[in-house]
Amino acid sequence: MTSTPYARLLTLPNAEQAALTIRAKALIFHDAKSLALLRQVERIACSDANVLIMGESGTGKELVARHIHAESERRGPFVAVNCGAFSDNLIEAELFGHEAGAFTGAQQARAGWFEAAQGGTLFLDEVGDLPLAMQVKLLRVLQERQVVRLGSRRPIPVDVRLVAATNVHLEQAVQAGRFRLDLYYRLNVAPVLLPPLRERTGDILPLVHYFIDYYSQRMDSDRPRLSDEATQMLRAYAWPGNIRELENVVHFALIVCQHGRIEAGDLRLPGLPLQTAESRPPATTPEPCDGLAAIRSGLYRLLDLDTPHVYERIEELLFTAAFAYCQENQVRTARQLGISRNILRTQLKRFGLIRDTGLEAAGEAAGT
Ligand SMILES: Nc1ncnc2c1ncn2[C@@H]1O[C@H](COP(=O)(O)OP(=O)(O)OP(=O)(O)O)[C@@H](O)[C@H]1O
Repeated sequence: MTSTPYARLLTLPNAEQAALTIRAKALIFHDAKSLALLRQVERIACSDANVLIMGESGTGKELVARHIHAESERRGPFVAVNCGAFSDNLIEAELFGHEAGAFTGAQQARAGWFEAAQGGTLFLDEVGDLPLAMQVKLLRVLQERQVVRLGSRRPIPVDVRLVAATNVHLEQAVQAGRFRLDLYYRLNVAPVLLPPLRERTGDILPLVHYFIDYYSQRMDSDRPRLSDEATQMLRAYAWPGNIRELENVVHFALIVCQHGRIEAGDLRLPGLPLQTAESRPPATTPEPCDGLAAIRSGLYRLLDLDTPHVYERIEELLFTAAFAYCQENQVRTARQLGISRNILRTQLKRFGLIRDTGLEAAGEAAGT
């Protein structure tokens, strides 16, 4: 949960462009709206104010929170917690820690996330999901700057900057009585509103090219070109799932594209017919393999309904089924899936279907 401070890797000379490293990934902002936002975020980062980041899912709230931490004076860790991931019973112990015996199963004392973020930044994602009783406790911690572990009375001073994020309208939650107004004011000292991708269309192509580079490198394959038609489609699409959706679409296109070129048919966008093994013009005459083609087109139809998690699972299923169907022959599997052997090997390693050792090189030479 902790992270090291992030370094600025690349600052493009043009003030209209910025790419800042965030761990292995960069924060890409090109649209004028995004650049104005970036300047605002960097001013906020220098203060020690609590920040509330608002935006639809997948707009980059966590990346921005990390950037705020990286640009701040704080040298402690960045700790990210998703408030929606814990049951009402657990969340208090997670945030504030507990002593041994504080509740059934608490055999040892444990520090909570506030203590873990000492001297750094605590990122509370989905803060709107906090139960009302916890909201009162969080407010007290923010006012008194100390936590009391469950099962203890001893206050522990904490020096933590809070960055909270929400993809629901907290003001509406306040009006509906689901979120406390006093906490809302405490969190919302410095608001950051991340617009959806459809409102900063100047970011779309830089993000596409960035993810093509990023995943080509990770897949250890050559960077494919993007056809004009694919470019138009990516630019015109509304991206309801924002940058997370764009990232998945590009990643998938890299897996299925052929001849070093991403075509419109490689884009997994709702409403677009995907090229399947049957519809794609073959590079070489394929062996008849109806069973696999059926699996493949069926899975692709399912992919239109994906969440990132389902997408990962389906990809794993696809590669596992194809590899088994082709009796673990990499040449045949790559041909049947219509991808290069480099990409196939990357995926097989990713899903643990082959070992990540030099040994398979011998098998490859033998065409297995
Ligand atoms: N400006 C950006 N540049 C590069 N990648 C980005 C950018 N914004 C978001 N991403 C990528 O998009 C994905 C989603 O980002 P992130 O998790 O920060 O979104 P979020 O708004 O916190 O989503 P959620 O509300 O669902 O938690 C991540 O893989 C992240 O790396």
